[in-house]
Amino acid sequence: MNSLLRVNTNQVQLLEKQDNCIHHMLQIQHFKKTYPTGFQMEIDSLHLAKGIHLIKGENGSGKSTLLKAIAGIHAFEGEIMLDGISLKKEPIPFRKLVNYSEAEPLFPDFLSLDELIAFVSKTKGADDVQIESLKEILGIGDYSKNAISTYSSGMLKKAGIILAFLGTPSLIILDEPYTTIDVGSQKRLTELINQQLQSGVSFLLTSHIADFEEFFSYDSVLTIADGKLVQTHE
Ligand SMILES: Nc1ncnc2c1ncn2[C@@H]1O[C@H](COP(=O)(O)OP(=O)(O)OP(=O)(O)O)[C@@H](O)[C@H]1O
Repeated sequence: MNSLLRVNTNQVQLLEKQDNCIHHMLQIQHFKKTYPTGFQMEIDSLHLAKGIHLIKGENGSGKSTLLKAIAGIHAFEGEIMLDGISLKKEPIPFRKLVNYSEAEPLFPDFLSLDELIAFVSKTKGADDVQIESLKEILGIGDYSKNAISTYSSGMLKKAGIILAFLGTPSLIILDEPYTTIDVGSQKRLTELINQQLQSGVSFLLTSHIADFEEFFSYDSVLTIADGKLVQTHE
């Protein structure tokens, strides 16, 4: 008798689970999000492997809505799983795995970036070496001691990006990371993303920069239109 046939049902389920964990970094099932304005986002099923993924779409198509749900900061219907961990069933372990930088970050005006970093570092488990290296890569210098209220739009974006790299996330979501940051910082951010990819971190990115598809060798490129996933290229 073929030994495979003697594997019992529990073992098959376990193997399937392990298989999912290995091949699917992110799993979305029956996702639905409706705003009071009437906009509705719906994705029946989406499975993404470890790696780097680009999400494209026109203004208002629903990219940020989806990213916020995956980051665990937006209520939604359906199921989102990261590395086999369910956002709804295990919200705290899930949130430890995902870091997110929004397109237009908003922080309390009266705090300095250093204070924000210290706060996020405690929850995400980042050390001083990582913090200093991120500040250098993004060219923050010692400006981080100043209150957020004094920050330019580029500095605000850099603040959001730094916070998204703190700790040891499995997935980093960067919504429009290249908009408003200077060219030198863009180059160093690209190097940082590639280096983190090599160490096994996955990325979800959006950008309206014209040639952004050339920036990375994406594992998949998804297109969203009017709240629906209309295309997936691998
Ligand atoms: N908090 C909210 N309340 C109500 N409607 C919202 C909210 N956030 C977004 N929307 C609406 O949902 C739709 C999708 O918005 P979303 O921000 O996800 O689009 P996007 O693809 O990220 O756009 P952009 O490229 O301009 O950033 C838009 O019609 C927007 O007006």
